[in-house]
Amino acid sequence: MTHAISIESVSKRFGSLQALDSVSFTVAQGEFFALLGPNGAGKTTLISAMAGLSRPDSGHIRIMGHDTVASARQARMTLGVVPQELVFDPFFSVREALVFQSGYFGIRRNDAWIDELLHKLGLTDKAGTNMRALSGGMKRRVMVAQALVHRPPVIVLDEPTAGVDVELRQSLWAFVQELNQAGHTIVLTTHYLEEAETLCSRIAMLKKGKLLALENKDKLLAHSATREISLKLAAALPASLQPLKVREADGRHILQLADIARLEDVLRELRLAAVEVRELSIHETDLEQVFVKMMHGGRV
Ligand SMILES: Nc1ncnc2c1ncn2[C@@H]1O[C@H](COP(=O)(O)OP(=O)(O)OP(=O)(O)O)[C@@H](O)[C@H]1O
Repeated sequence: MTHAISIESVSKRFGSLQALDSVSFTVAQGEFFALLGPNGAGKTTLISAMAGLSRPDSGHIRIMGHDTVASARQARMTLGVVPQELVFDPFFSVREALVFQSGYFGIRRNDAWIDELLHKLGLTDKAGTNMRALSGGMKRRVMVAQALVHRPPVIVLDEPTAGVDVELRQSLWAFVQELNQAGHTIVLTTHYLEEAETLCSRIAMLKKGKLLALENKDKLLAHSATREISLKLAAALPASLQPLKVREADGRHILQLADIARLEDVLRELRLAAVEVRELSIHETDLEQVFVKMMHGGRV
């Protein structure tokens, strides 16, 4: 099957800055994919190239098999991008903005779909309101509606929840999940790692223009293969357990276990040393920890 997105050795320079350095990966149709990376990693540069707004210096990008340079129009028709910045014409009402955007894609009668989008995004009673009179969160919803006017099979959201309140974040994600279930491919960049962790099945990490990791989410978590336990003890930590200790916090010893099965060994050592356990808790490694470790150059 054709990939929803295929990125092949894409590089892009701005002067002496290598914003993208031979990035390659593919996204399958129907996937919910996350693109993560710190500020300046190259995420927006890559999205602009996918949308045909800028040309890679080398390499190819295909959206549903259409090359973003050689078949720019077809590629653009199959892609909906929700930009990071709020871009709008202040003199248009919400509905006018959506009708105008439909026209840009050559779609004339789009009222039924526009009504549905307004409804799904909670914008029905704002349809006649001028864009400049909307709150930031409402403008953000219009950006999402604008990206969807041409019913693109592939949808890219560039940090759509930045500066958005919790309620809108949740309703936005419910809507995006619905689109994904209906068969749309979703690519999302976010700084909220828990969002990537709950929503996406695969995660790509960019750093300084390079693809640092591309993993199935569960594998990425398993990769880290560490479980931390926090122990509050009635006496000192036995010497035999010192090598497992990574730090101390609030009078608790934090031990790192390669495998949760090692917990039995830890408890046995404590029994042998006659050290009473006052409190014990287990922490699974989350994506954020894995991510931060990777970003600091550590092995995962
Ligand atoms: N038009 C441009 N001219 C010069 N430098 C640019 C241009 N666009 C981006 N850059 C630089 O390229 C690098 C990658 O930027 P990009 O916006 O793609 O990062 P990002 O991962 O999207 O970051 P953020 O999370 O902050 O949005 C940055 O160092 C940025 O300053």
